[in-house]
Amino acid sequence: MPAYAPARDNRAVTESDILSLLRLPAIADAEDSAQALRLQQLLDDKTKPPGSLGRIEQLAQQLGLILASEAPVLQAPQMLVCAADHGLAAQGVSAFPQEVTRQMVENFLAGGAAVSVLARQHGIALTVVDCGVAHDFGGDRPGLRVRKAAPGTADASLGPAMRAAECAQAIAHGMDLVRELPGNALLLGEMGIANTSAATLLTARLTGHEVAACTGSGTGLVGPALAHKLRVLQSVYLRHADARTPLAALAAFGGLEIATLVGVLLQGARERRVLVVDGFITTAAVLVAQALAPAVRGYCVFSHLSGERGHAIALAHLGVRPLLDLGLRLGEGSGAALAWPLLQSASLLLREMASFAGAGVSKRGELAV
Ligand SMILES: Cc1cc2ncn([C@H]3O[C@H](COP(=O)(O)O)[C@@H](O)[C@H]3O)c2cc1C
Ligand SMILES: O=C(O)c1cccnc1
Repeated sequence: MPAYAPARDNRAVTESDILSLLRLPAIADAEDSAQALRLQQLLDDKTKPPGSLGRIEQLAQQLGLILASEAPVLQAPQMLVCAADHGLAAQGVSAFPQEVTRQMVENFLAGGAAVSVLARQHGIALTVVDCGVAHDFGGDRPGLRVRKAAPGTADASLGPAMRAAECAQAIAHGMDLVRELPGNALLLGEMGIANTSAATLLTARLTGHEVAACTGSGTGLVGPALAHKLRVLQSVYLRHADARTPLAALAAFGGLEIATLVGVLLQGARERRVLVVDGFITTAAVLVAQALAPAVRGYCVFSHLSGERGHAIALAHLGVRPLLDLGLRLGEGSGAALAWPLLQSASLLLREMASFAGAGVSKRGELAV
């Protein structure tokens, strides 16, 4: 198998090229104001001063809205680690070689990666998806789904990273994967050497911020190597100046794992699943999905603020605040897994905490003075 997908024509891919090959799902708004008020009243009626559980109360309310329940139960959580290679890796934009993508897929499956350990700890089922790794895994295995639209993207410094058909196929794969999975919560992770570059370019294009403000060290580039990454990204950004719509930008910059995550987000929201977003790269997928279908954002729980530079910009653009700030900059879904117990606590508190009346506890202001 070639290291990268073969050279392709240089014609810019347009949003309508991709949309003509796809049917995007219709997504209902998670934010129903009457239900939000009802959930707020239920939380205020619990045996605690109003608002004293802080952001866990907002999280509980969001889970109630997504799952359309006053007693939400999180069921069969699924971690999806979407993996793919990037042709742009050939331009020296990562501290690690491309074969690490394939090697880490084996590590996920063997149970030795950070996300493997954390998923195991929390009883989260882990599925690795080969969305476009430049390696033939020989078909599905326990824990591995091969859903390859291409064996890696093309080098975005030379032309579009994906053809329209590849981009549409990767999104469709993401939608199909969700249909096959049980449960009502999806945790999103990724693996792909050089994918902070694709995420940086998407973040810059979709938020309107400078490439320099969105570029970080990824797997650990510093000094001249980081300056080189920035120069490469600025030139790729200019080369695809006409790729302005979300799907055109996705096809121009890549990658296949981000496109698959876009499909996962769209279908997950369609099915009213809780979508736990990890770090910078998965948030770049949210930027694309949300630009296509604004209701997606209401289904997303942002697990943590990544140490990667552009993440704060992407989150601010979405108008959201992540749960944790631990200085993580790993990806894989590690931050989503770490935040999972907070979601479990929020749903349990909403379900199981007593009300003032139920527990015979006096409400504030009920005592005569
Ligand atoms: C051993 C190893 C494990 C990883 N797990 C996640 N990533 C993370 O780093 C990569 C992105 O950084 P960049 O754009 O600099 O290549 C992605 O694969 C991401 O998931 C890893 C990277 C490495 C090296
Ligand atoms: O936040 C992330 O997702 C991230 C940051 C650095 C490297 N890989 C992933």
